[in-house]
Amino acid sequence: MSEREAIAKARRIVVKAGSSSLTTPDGVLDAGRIDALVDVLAARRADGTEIVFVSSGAIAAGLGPLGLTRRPRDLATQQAAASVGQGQLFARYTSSFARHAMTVGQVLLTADDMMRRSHHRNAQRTLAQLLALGVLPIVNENDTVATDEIRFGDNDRLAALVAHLIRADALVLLSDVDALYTGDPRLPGSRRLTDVRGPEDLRDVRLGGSGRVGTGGMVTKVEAARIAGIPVVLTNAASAAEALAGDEVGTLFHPAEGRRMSTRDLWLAHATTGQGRVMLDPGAVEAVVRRRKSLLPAGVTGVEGDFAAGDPVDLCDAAGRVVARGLVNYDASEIPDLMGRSTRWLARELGAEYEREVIHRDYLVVLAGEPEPQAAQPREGARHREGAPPREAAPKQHAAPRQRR
Ligand SMILES: Nc1ncnc2c1ncn2[C@@H]1O[C@H](COP(=O)(O)OP(=O)(O)O)[C@@H](O)[C@H]1O
Ligand SMILES: N[C@@H](CCC(=O)OP(=O)(O)O)C(=O)O
Repeated sequence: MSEREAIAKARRIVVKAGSSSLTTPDGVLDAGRIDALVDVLAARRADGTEIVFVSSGAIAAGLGPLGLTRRPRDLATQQAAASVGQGQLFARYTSSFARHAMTVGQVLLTADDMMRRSHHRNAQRTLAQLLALGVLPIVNENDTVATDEIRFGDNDRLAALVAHLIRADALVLLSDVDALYTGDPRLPGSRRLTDVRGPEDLRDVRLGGSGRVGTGGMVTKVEAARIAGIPVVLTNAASAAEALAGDEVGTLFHPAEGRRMSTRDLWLAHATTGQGRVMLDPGAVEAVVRRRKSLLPAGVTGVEGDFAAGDPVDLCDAAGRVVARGLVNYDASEIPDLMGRSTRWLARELGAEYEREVIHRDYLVVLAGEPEPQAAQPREGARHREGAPPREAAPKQHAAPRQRR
């Protein structure tokens, strides 16, 4: 069965639509295009396929009502716009799907929900239950509470992680452009790519930024396809029916062979940015990278940046190369006093609270030697699958990173 056929036959699909496909240039919802897309999703649902719909557009839909002419740059105004727009967006979907006697459920997720095990399971359970009840879940990032440091921003990577969460068979990304091109599609000479089978197909491709209201552009779509590990079609919203039917529209990203990473590792590796750097001695690099151990204060030789406990930070070897990323248990300002100290010494001199690791291994992903895009190999010594117990006993305390302050 070809991968196009696999999409046509998929029993569980994630469909993601970008802001530009759902809103008008005036910053209001485009009712006509929303209804047309809803008709396509309803038709596919009618044949028994379970669909989770990831919809952007909250910020874009909030612009008009707030009298804004362009997407705001500052987070607070983006959040205000999302707060206004999300209500309108969901109200519109509720009435549009009601035309097909379908019930929809709103699921707003933060990046944290993808990463913290208890949140992750909750989200998984909720989505499964909505599907079991015949409800069509409509997912967006919970923009009103997401902070700059820990935020998806675009919904492409969120859609890929949702596909993992529900074990979808296929992912369809709908944008304002009908495919991935070798360069900016508005420029002459740009050619459509019908298939992407591996990184070699992307070597000469110029992945540009987003359009007027979108976020991430092609970079996050290609990244999402890499993360998803299932067939992914990228096309425009007008071609949604053809994409779901397995027709030769848009660009098909073929999944790579090999074991998939856990959702949490994928999130850390692909959806976060290190908020600072922690330098490791060779022993700590060996422990973290090869033996998949937690990072202890004894192996830290330096710190850069102004991060807080709970932030993602990059771990670097003596040459400054980033070898891993993890959620740190200490503020940057606390680390110089702990560096090079044994946990026993720290507990004795500073108190039991300082016995905790700098980064617990459950919140740490190795980046050095990561497989090339689309050519995923099983990771050497991969720790454990999502949901399976870790090989070693969890430490006594602070298995989860301390919360941001
Ligand atoms: N190589 C490329 N192929 C296709 N589109 C590209 C490319 N580089 C940049 N783009 C731009 O990416 C935009 C889509 O990304 P984005 O605005 O984030 O969309 P969405 O809101 O659907 O997520 C298109 O409008 C297109 O102009
Ligand atoms: N969660 C945001 C998504 C932001 C965004 O622009 O995403 P996208 O259009 O998918 O690139 C919103 O609803 O506005």
